[in-house]
Amino acid sequence: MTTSISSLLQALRITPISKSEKKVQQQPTLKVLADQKVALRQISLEAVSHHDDYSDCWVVIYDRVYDVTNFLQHHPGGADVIMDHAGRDATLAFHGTGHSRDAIEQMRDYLIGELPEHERIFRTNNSQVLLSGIPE
Ligand code: HEM
Repeated sequence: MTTSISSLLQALRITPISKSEKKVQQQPTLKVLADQKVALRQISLEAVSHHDDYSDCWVVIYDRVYDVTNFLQHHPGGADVIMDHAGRDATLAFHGTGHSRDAIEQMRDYLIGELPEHERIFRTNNSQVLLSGIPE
């Protein structure tokens, strides 16, 4: 009986949500965002280095590339602190400042890609590093 109900549901393309899928849906948005499975565009450090101006500013934070051009003037820490790292890796400065969970959420809006594997600092999944030390 159970089998025929399952077949019917499958035929109708209504598949019951498995336990593991339920768990993923209940996770906080931030974790889902951080573990996103969407393939990111690969951008080399060389390519990032060309975007080092107030009118065109990219930075690398935890192996991911952010176009922060439109964010510079809205950054609570000011544009200059980011410009010090324009076109370069800003991970150390970003981490040293101790950004909040809110700040990390905002980063999603500026994410444009990630470094190719051989240029990355971390072997660990980016999200684990980014979120480590941030209280739930
Ligand atoms: C996409 C990248 C970034 C985002 C979304 C972001 C966002 C924020 C936000 C929301 C704050 C307010 C405090 C908080 O919520 O933590 C902040 C503060 C700050 N940020 Fe960033 N930030 C970014 C990149 C950077 C970088 C690369 C640096 C390093 C140079 C930096 C340095 C600072 C400083 C120094 C403050 C402290 C301001 C203060 O409390 O006076 N940020 N940032």
